[in-house]
Formats: sequence, C-alpha cells, structure tokens
Amino acid sequence: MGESPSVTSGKVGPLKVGRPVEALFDELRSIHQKHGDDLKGWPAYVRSLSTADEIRTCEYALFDDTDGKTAVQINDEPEEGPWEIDAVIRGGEGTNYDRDFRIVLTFPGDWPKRPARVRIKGILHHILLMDGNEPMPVFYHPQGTYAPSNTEGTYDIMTCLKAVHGFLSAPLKWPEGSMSPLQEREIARQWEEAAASDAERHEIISKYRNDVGAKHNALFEAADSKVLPRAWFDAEFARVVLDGEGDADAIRAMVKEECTGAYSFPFVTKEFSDMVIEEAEHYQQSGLPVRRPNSMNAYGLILNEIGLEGLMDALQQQAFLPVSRALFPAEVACRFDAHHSFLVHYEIGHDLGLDMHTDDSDITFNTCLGKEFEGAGLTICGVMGEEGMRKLRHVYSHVVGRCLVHLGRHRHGADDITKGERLNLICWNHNYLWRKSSPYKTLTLPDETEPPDAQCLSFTHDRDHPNAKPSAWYPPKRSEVRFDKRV
Ligand SMILES: O=C(O)CCC(=O)C(=O)O
Ligand SMILES: [Fe+2]
Repeated sequence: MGESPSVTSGKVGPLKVGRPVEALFDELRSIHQKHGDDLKGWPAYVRSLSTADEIRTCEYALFDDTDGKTAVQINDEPEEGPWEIDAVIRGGEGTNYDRDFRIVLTFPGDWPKRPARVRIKGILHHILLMDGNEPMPVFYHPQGTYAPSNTEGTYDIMTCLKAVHGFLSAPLKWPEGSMSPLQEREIARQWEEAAASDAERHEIISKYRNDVGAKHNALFEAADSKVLPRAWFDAEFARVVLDGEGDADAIRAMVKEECTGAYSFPFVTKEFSDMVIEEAEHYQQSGLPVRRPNSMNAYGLILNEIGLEGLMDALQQQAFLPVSRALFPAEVACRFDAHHSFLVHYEIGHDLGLDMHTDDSDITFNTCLGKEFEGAGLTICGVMGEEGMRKLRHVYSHVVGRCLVHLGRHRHGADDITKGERLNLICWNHNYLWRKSSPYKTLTLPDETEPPDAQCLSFTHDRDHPNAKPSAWYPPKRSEVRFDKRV
C-alpha cells in the first residue's frame, strides 16, 4: 500500500499527488478563482460545485476499464484515485426535472481523457439510470460517438456537468440510424413518464411538509441542515461516534458482538424514537399515498418518500459510516453512496414477523424504536457466500433504542410478535464500488456440508422448506448465484 490518504473527512490527506488529481485541483481552482463560489458567469443550472479543498478519494477502489467492461479492484496505489467531487445541477427548465439534483462526479486515473462517472444522490426516476444511480455512459454523447464534446478532445468539468444537465432536460437523441422512429418515440415517451413520476414523488413530499404539515419539524430541519441534535442519541454513542472522529478501536469497544458478524450498540434516545414513530403515524393518517418498503412488509413505510431522506443521509454519513468502517472495512472502505431506509411494523392482526432472507444491502442497520412488545426476536443464521448460511447463530432480542448491524447478506428473519407492537428503523446501506469489486463479484454459494437448522429455513426462498413457495430457488442450481437478491 502507498501512503494512506485520510478518507473520513472528505478532505485529501497526506497524499502523494499524482497526475490526474493535480489537474483536477488546477481546474477547480481556476473555476472558483474566475467565477467565485457562486459561479458567476456559468450556466445557471450549475448550482454549486466543490472547491479544490473538497476533493475526496477512496483508499481502496480503482476503476479499471481496460477490458472495455467496468471493473473495480482493490487499489494498491491510492494516489491514483478515483477522485470525487460534489455538485448540484438543476434539470431542464420547464421539464419535470426542473429541480436541484445533488450529484457526485468520480474522476478516473486517466481523466481528462475519460469523463467523470456521475452518480445522482437520492431517489430519481429516469429511464437511463443504472445501478448505483449512474446514468448510462451514452448520456455523454447523444450521437453515440463516445468522443468528448469539447474542442480539446478531453472531458473538462464543464463538459461533464453539461451532460448531466442534458440528461435531465430532454430524451436523448440517439445516433443516426440506431433507432427506428418508432423506437425513438417510445423512448421519449418513457423518458417523459419517468420524469412525471419523479415530479409526482416530489410533490407528495412537499404536500406533506407544506400542506399537511409535519408533526415534528425538527426531523425535517435535521434533514435539511444535516445537523443531528445530540439529544437524539445515546450519550456514549454521541461521544464515541458522532464526536469521536471515527476512532475504530473506540467503536469496536462500544459495540457488543451478538454473534459472529452481528453487533449491537446503544444508539438513539426515546425522544428520537417517539418522534419518528409519531411522524410515521401522522403521515399514514394524512391520506397521502404510501409505498411499502418491500414485498415482505405490508405495513412498513419508506422514510425517503415522506421527505426524511436527508435525515437518513445524515445518519448514514455521520453515524453508520464510521461504525461500518470499524466493523466491516471490506464492504464499506471509504464510502456509502445510497440507502434504502424504512420502518417495519409488527402487530397482532397485521404483519407478525418476517421470513428468513438476506437484504439487498451491503450493511444493514436495524434500530428498535418501540413500542412495547413480546416475542419478535431476530433469528440470525450464517452469511451468504460463506459456509453455514443456514446454521443458527443467534436469536437477538430487540431493545428499544439499540441498533443491530450486520452484512446485508447475513441471513436473518423476524420471529412472530406475540404481544404489543414493534417498530424498527431499517437502513440498507449501499456501496456500489464494493459491488463492482472483484472480491464481491467472485463470491460464490458454497455447497452445504451439514443439514440446515430448521429455524434458518425460508419458505420464500428454500425449496426444501416444508411449505416452500413455488418460486423458492435455494439451494441454487450451480449457475444461479444471486447475491443482490433477498435469499
Ligand atoms: O424486523 C426486524 O428486525 C428485521 C426486518 C428486516 O430484516 C427487513 O425488513 O429486512
Ligand atoms: Fe432484513
């Protein structure tokens, strides 16, 4: 390993500055010198852009496109990047994307020969968006030539930003002859449809906040400001994690290892738990549409869809990231780039529990918010991709205010509630760089060497469950390896 950059704060630390980052520093500096931080004289759709001081890097991931495919490998040369900067871009005026979008630009080692990758933060409905909220590469070049559109033949920062604005302004113009007029019309129709549903989602969020009125404005203020009041957190957690600069040893000393691969720690106060529960109840009573977190929960609620995405962003960056780095360095390394955050709700007469599964998540944080309940433990088995996925490891009893953290591919299920009500805040954290890395891609499902434990069988997923659903698929036929699906 080369000299390790400081990766936690978003600033470049003691780096050996290589070729690409020097050029990136220079370009950002000259933009800000010429146009000021408010970017005077630049197109108005560029709402903000990182300064040179804010360039970030990641110590372990390196894009390697040499074979024409996108691969990421563990990086022995962190000074080669990739480098990340943030920007806010407004979509096309008068379109359904006429809003501010937060984006992350990731510059590869050979930038500016190749353009920055783009990731749009948050939820966006768009027809040309891939996994990880990355627009398909063709968006740089409506003509499909993959050639830079500036005169030097390189991808300066403005070229990249302009492409993002174009992506959020009109359906792509495809290369001459590559689509029939009928196909082009169909794509344009789908573009409009996705843009319209994106706008509708935002309208619901703003209706809730402005017309219905939130129950606890403090939650929404934190969502906007990203400032997390310390009174919402357990004092030890606040000291060690929020104010502790991510000291991994202190974090490891704070958590309790419930079983191999699953840890619990004191997290939030009753004040915070009650506010979130009351906000969710208030939203459900508002009559606004509710989309459920996934096919397995009929009574949950997605926090991102009621306007609390910013709150979860803040929790992800300030609370979950340092804990994950201390406990699961491979899966997280230096960043999370997306999350799916929701509440689950169990009560007699509604959802009672949840079948055995893995999450579509790299690291899952599961916090018990309340209320009072009996039963409703979390049965934890083994980890997908390791031996013994269907061997029982532990039955965890949820405690209000405590959070349980585990890999998304750790098999688990919620036991039936027998009394009361249980509400948990679940955050599925994604690191798409990890998902593109060779260690992730080469994970396999080992054959079982011992019979599974009955508690670890899933009726949704396992063919050998006595009441298996017709769609059950595990154990897989050798070619079916599904790491990013619930198992
Ligand atoms: O109820 C719980 O504690 C777990 C819920 C869960 O695993 C999920 O929603 O993915
Ligand atoms: Fe889960």
